[in-house]
Amino acid sequence: MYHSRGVLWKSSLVPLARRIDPLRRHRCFSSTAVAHRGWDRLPASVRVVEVGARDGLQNEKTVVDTAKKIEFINRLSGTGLRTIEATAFVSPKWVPQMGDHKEVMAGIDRRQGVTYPVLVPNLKGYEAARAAGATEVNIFTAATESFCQKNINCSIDESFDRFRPIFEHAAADGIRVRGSCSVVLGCPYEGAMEPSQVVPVVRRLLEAGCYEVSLGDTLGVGTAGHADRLLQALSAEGLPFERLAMHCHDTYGQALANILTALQYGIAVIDSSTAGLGGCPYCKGALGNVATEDVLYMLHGLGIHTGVDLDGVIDAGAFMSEVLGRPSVSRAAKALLTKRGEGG
Ligand SMILES: CC(C)(COP(=O)([O-])OP(=O)([O-])OC[C@H]1O[C@@H](n2cnc3c(N)ncnc32)[C@H](O)[C@@H]1OP(=O)([O-])[O-])[C@@H](O)C(=O)NCCC(=O)NCCSC(=O)C[C@@](C)(O)CC(=O)[O-]
Repeated sequence: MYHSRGVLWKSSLVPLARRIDPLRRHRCFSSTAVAHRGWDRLPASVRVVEVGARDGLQNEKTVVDTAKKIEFINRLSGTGLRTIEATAFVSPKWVPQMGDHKEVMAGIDRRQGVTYPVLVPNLKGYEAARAAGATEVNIFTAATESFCQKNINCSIDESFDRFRPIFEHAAADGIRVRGSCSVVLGCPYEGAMEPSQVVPVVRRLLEAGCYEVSLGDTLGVGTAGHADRLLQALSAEGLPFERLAMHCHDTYGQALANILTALQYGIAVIDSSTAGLGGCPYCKGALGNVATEDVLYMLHGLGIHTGVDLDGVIDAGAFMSEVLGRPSVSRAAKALLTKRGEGG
């Protein structure tokens, strides 16, 4: 059972929550206390999960030199970031860009206090990740059957069948398992998402044993009102917000607004990608993740502690932008580089 650390909602809003999410009637979570949203719920500190080296690069057409990926990760680990997703142990036939996962894991300097999670879709990926020295893995599924099929070639139920042995092995190996649920606000194949489609998958990931679940607006189509509706529904289910993270792509320029909405529910873990790198190979038209630089600029402006040096992240982003031969899409990086007299 999970216990919401939220405050009681205004009673007038509760019937609305029931209308939004009929599953509430059948929920197995005990809490009747649901979180309200507001400035008073902003977390004092946020852990930024850097996904640039994985989510950011996986969609690049030209395979990025392994040494450059390693240098990128090493530069990022010097900025105070505590979680840096390093690579994915997925099929190289499906995502060739991640085919050097073993070499990346072998080449990076493992800095004390920094975790380097890797994506794994099945036991084969888990075993390869463990052999490469991963201490945390990220399993991933989706809120829609269509996206799940396109992304990992199986149904949502089958994805959980694949995860079961991962949890068993991870428990024995002392490896932490994080979960990601894609297309929580919109799916390229099924359109806008109702919270009632998303809540059960998130709940299942938590119940299966993920220490944290990341809510992915994979397509980057969500707006703040939609994000709010999803968060209300998760809250009405009593899901533990201290175990949720927000993962927004910025296709429609809505990512920061959606993240701010999540922060107002007390969510204190935000995924982002330096220089706004990225896009999902199975999500046509989706642009990169929200830029880490932009997230840091907003968080620091709100007085939220991250422990991350924004200038250092800007430098790492400039390095990878040069490798890729195109400028960063981070507005904050561009502005601050211009201020430094380095263009942008
Ligand atoms: C899941 C599979 C493997 C199923 O793919 P499949 O073809 O159904 O799997 P299979 O079990 O039939 O195996 C086919 C071949 O793949 C191999 N194989 C099987 N598993 C692995 C593995 N782990 N590592 C390496 N090789 C593997 C296996 O050995 C075999 O090799 P063959 O006999 O043909 O030579 C495939 O669909 C896949 O790799 N998909 C990758 C999907 C992906 O990486 N998508 C992008 C990341 S998700 C994302 O970006 C969203 C997220 C997380 O950021 C959040 C958000 O924004 O929403």
